[in-house]
Amino acid sequence: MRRPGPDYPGPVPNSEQNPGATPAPGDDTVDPRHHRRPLSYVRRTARLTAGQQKAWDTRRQRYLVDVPHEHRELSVHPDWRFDAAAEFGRSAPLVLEIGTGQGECIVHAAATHPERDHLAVEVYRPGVAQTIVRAGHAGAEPSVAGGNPGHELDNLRIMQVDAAELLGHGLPEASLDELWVFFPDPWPKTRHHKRRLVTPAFAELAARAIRPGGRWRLATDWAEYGEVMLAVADAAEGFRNAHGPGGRAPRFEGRVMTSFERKGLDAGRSVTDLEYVRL
Ligand SMILES: C[S@@+](CC[C@H](N)C(=O)[O-])C[C@H]1O[C@@H](n2cnc3c(N)ncnc32)[C@H](O)[C@@H]1O
Repeated sequence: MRRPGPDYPGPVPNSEQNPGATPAPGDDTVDPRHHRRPLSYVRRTARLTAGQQKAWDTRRQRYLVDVPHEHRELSVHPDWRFDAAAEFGRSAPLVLEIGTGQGECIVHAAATHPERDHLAVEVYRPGVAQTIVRAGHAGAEPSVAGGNPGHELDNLRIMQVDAAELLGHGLPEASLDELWVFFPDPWPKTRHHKRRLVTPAFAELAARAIRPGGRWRLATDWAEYGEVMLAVADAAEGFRNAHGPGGRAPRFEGRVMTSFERKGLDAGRSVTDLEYVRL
């Protein structure tokens, strides 16, 4: 299976950050149950680093939500629902980030906002493992506001699933206070645009999952995709652009600089931030 492509010179897929990555066998372009929904990611296997493997072996049970699958590895079984109160042992505002990559943003958010609960959703196992590594460091970092020296982050959970399925039926309706989609794969080739995460159908899933008054935040360093995101979300029923129709948001202060964003900026690209309020 082809990667997003050599015509996208900036932030690269995790597989290219980790040369051990290889595509998993089988057709990974479409969801076999929903034949017309192209997948926004490439299924691939990859070796973990020694540190990631150790975190995976010893600490994944603390963070990883055991999601039952139905028809394929990263699917969410239609009968399963995430119960945040049971999982976190309390009722608190819930923030979900899709495509957390190496976990920089969501781990920082969990460490600095102990009053909220946080869900990281990522399909790529080395990213999930690196997020577990990072969570241990953040929990042990006394200088991080809300840090819990010598402990792990109690307000973070990770799911290795396809986020579209999670939003569509794995989460209860109106259960999210915030949904973050930062630097989704741009799929720059025209023939791959159908694989982009942010589409009108995805906006419907987002509207289902976010509570009235909640926020949907997006960011991209791919200008043309930013225009598409803006058009899609401005047109989506159930959302209001927090900065007026066609408006861009200032940089969200909760969005920390990731390696993906750094590479984009270094390549001369600028970032589009968007913010929507669920009606
Ligand atoms: C370009 S990376 C950006 C990572 C991170 N947000 C950052 O800024 O560093 C996009 C990430 O989204 C993940 N991804 C793509 N489709 C996904 C899906 N349907 N569900 C969950 N994660 C997905 C990819 O595996 C990849 O790690």
